[in-house]
Amino acid sequence: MIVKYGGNAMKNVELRRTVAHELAALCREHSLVVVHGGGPVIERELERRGLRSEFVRGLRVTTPEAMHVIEMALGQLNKELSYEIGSAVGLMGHDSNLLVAEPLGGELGRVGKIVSVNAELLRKLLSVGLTPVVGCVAVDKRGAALNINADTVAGAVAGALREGVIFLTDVDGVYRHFPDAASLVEQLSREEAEEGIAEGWIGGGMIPKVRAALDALRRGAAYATIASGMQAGVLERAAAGQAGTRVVP
Ligand SMILES: Nc1ncnc2c1ncn2[C@@H]1O[C@H](COP(=O)(O)OP(=O)(O)O)[C@@H](O)[C@H]1O
Ligand SMILES: CC(=O)N[C@@H](CCC(=O)OP(=O)(O)O)C(=O)O
Repeated sequence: MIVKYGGNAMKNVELRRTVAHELAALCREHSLVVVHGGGPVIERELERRGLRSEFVRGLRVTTPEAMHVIEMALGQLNKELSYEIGSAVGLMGHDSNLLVAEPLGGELGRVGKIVSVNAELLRKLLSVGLTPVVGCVAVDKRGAALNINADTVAGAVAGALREGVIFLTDVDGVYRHFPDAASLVEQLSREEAEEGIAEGWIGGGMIPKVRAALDALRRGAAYATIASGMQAGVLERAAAGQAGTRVVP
């Protein structure tokens, strides 16, 4: 299975270590690929250098200068997470062309659209008992870095491997009346998701997550669940379909 670990859920370092242990335990039973984001870490590193960032349709407008900072920030986080999970290999899009993308163009700058995933590399690592930990930087055909939303990467990896995907975030799943946790939607169909986005009750960072879940399912992923990475124990229940929002085709 693929677990996408979001930057917001990772902010507390103690909690991050607990989740890393849960991921390590899961690796012993399942073949696991971890894809991580790092929005808050990116934000902090850009701010430290006096670089402002704006979002357009949930995506960070990325200048070449910002891209350099993002690559460094995610690279460091990638190695820390790999160490915490253990028996893991930290990778970014440049490694054996793991994530190849092309620029979306326009005002988004160095933001890309994934064109291929090196699924064979992931399978080879899994076959020798290593957990790939994938950061969300892709490479273009000239070898230059492109910034990709981490949910989009997780969806593309799940689709390429035809495995299930769990998006761990800072809410219990999709709420019909955000932020009321009692309004958690247990099953979200494509139709309801499109309706939620159009009506605005699915907003912000939940939009790329829901779209990535639908994209993964369209490409053949076994299932797609959005669940909380803010408490211990949720991962195991989400994997068993007992927690979070399951997105269905
Ligand atoms: N209907 C909704 N249900 C739950 N969260 C929502 C909803 N609409 C918007 N959101 C927002 O989406 C956020 C999760 O996305 P994001 O911040 O990008 O997380 P991550 O860093 O895990 O990718 C929630 O914290 C919440 O602010
Ligand atoms: C293009 C784009 O917006 N890229 C994201 C990549 C990180 C990410 O997606 O991290 P989370 O999962 O923590 O949100 C960004 O620059 O913030």
